[in-house]
Amino acid sequence: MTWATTLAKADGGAPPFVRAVLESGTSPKLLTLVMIDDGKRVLLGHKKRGFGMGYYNGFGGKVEPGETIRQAAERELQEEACIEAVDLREAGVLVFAFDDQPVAWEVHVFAASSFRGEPAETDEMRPVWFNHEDVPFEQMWADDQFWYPLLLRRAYFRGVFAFTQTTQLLWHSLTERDPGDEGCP
Ligand SMILES: CNc1ncnc2c1ncn2[C@@H]1O[C@H](COP(=O)(O)OP(=O)(O)OP(=O)(O)O)[C@@H](O)[C@H]1O
Repeated sequence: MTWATTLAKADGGAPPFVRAVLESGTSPKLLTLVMIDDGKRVLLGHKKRGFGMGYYNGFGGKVEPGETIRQAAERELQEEACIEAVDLREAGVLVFAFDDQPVAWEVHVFAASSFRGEPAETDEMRPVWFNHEDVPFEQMWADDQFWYPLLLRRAYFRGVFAFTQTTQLLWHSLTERDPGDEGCP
């Protein structure tokens, strides 16, 4: 996560707990997030239970042992929205640090413009389409408003976000880059 450490030093520097967690040597918790974006509308799920309950978000969850990050993204999309992405692409990576958690979360964001199946409500999520200009940021995680514009114009992004009291965004740093570019950010 060297890019995350670099980002944590940018823009005036992240709160000390962010650098401490990134430099602790502890592996981050891996999660996925899948956005369906048909070019005009995005499909979001209204989360009915668990972490982020009440928020609209993409579909995703923890990467389970023995599966790749992409497999986890595909599984969670099937489990939470009952659909299969046709053209799943890597859209970006987000690192979340919480002031009360010893490990950072590394969320791999994927996007697809087409899918098989019919989005259906599950125990966890109720799927709803939103026009690009009507994405309900006031009912979403506080980081989303910063990286959605990049997602919607299909720019690959990386970001680090610091939270307190679970949901309150304290600081962030976001960069746009070419996924093929393996150089330093
Ligand atoms: C802090 N700012 C944030 N901004 C945007 N999205 C966020 C987020 N923090 C977590 N997320 C996403 O929320 C889902 C939680 O998933 P969550 O339900 O906990 O995982 P999973 O389904 O594996 O859990 P269960 O096994 O059902 O307990 C998962 O997609 C994850 O990427």
